[in-house]
Amino acid sequence: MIEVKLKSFESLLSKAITKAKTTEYNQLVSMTEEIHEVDPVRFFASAKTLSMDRVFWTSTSEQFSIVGVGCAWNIELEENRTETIENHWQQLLDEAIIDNPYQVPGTGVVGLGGMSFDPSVRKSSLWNKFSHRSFQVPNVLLTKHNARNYLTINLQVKANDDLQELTEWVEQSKDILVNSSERLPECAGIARQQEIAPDKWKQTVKLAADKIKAHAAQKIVLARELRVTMTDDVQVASILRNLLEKQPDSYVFAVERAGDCFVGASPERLVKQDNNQLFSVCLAGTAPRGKTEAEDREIGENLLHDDKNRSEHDFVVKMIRQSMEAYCDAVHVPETPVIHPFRNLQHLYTPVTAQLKRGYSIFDIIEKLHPTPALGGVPREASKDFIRKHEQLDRGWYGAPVGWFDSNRNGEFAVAIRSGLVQGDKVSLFAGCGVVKDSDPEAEYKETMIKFRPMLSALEGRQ
Ligand SMILES: C=C(O[C@@H]1C=C(C(=O)O)C=C[C@H]1O)C(=O)O
Ligand SMILES: [Mg+2]
Repeated sequence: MIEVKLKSFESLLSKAITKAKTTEYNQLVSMTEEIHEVDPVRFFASAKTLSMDRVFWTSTSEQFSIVGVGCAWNIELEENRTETIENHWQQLLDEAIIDNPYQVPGTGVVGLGGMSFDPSVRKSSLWNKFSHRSFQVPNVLLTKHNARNYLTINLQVKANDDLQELTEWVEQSKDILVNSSERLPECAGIARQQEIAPDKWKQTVKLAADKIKAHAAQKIVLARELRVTMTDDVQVASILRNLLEKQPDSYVFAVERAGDCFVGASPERLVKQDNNQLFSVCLAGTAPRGKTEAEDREIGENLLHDDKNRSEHDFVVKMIRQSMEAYCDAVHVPETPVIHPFRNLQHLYTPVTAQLKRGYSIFDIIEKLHPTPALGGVPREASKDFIRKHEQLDRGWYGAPVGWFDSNRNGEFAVAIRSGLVQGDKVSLFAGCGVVKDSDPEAEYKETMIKFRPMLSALEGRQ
């Protein structure tokens, strides 16, 4: 990595053009500056006029946001190996010209994106704009960290690029994105909702429970789809605003590909990396919220001692512990879960901390963890086979890792649940639940109904 102290972006660009001419390779140039306060959702909304793919990430509990526009570098792989992403990434960083005096997480050269739940499944038309693994280094990146705002410009420079054209583009885009005072677009209303094959889904839950009783597997997570038609095209910015308001303690994300947008508010951290320190979460086992404080507490207490939910949870804990122990030291997992209440439901929750061993990366961890038994099942292959054969759904990116990584061993991935795919005025919402031996199809059906709530209430725009 060439750390450049040159002040002006222009001289950085001219250096990159010269380098591209001599090497005959395109050159990534990245420059970061601290800027005035900018609202991430407004930034995202303003980017619509630039007609480039947008990406949004906020960890609401940490008030940390990254919003990206455009694609200076694309890491797109159809094959099933995360390790190849790491190779691309390292090569990119080795060649890049980077001027980032701040070294704040999520600034500079940052990859944002996600992947399919099961890249070995052929995509249906629903997900045809989303590659099996796709990360973008955005052209313009807003990062909010500890209440400070940073703007990064990333450009892929070619040998025949014109310096003046590049600098003009940068100035114009910056102006549109960081100085906009436009109001956020209004949210359309819900016109229709259609549950996809609910009865068939309940039969599949029964089939899974029977297989589990016959010892063909121990846990299988099954998901289904709710198709929503809106009164007008969805404005993703207003969905994001609603999710940020209504879903504290979640990861609010959006990844846009050629006009389609995968958006959600996931409560489930897959892994966060802070240099060698890793944080993960086991989240499985679900109950509704109570109407009064006393009822809420009683429901939570019952959840904590419910054998069926505890078994759903324990499969996840055991697998995450084993996976972490393979690549980490000092793996710490509490003995018992706690209740974690969210806006629409409560979950059993066990936090995990660990120290990444030398020679391993966040990509190794993702590869090892995904899918955890919170979204796949136990054993992994048997449950994935069952899902492939029987689930009436193309999961696409639902249930898979979504997140970001930077050039300084920082990154974070959530499990993309409580999410939906926006296509014009249509939104496909996804929700699933962990089937174990004593699962009751009707109760699991109700559980998925509550898991649709976060996205549904964001689409409704009201509580
Ligand atoms: C599969 C989903 O959620 C997962 C399943 C849970 C369960 O069955 O109890 C709980 C949390 C998540 O790990 C979803 O929200 O779609
Ligand atoms: Mg459950």
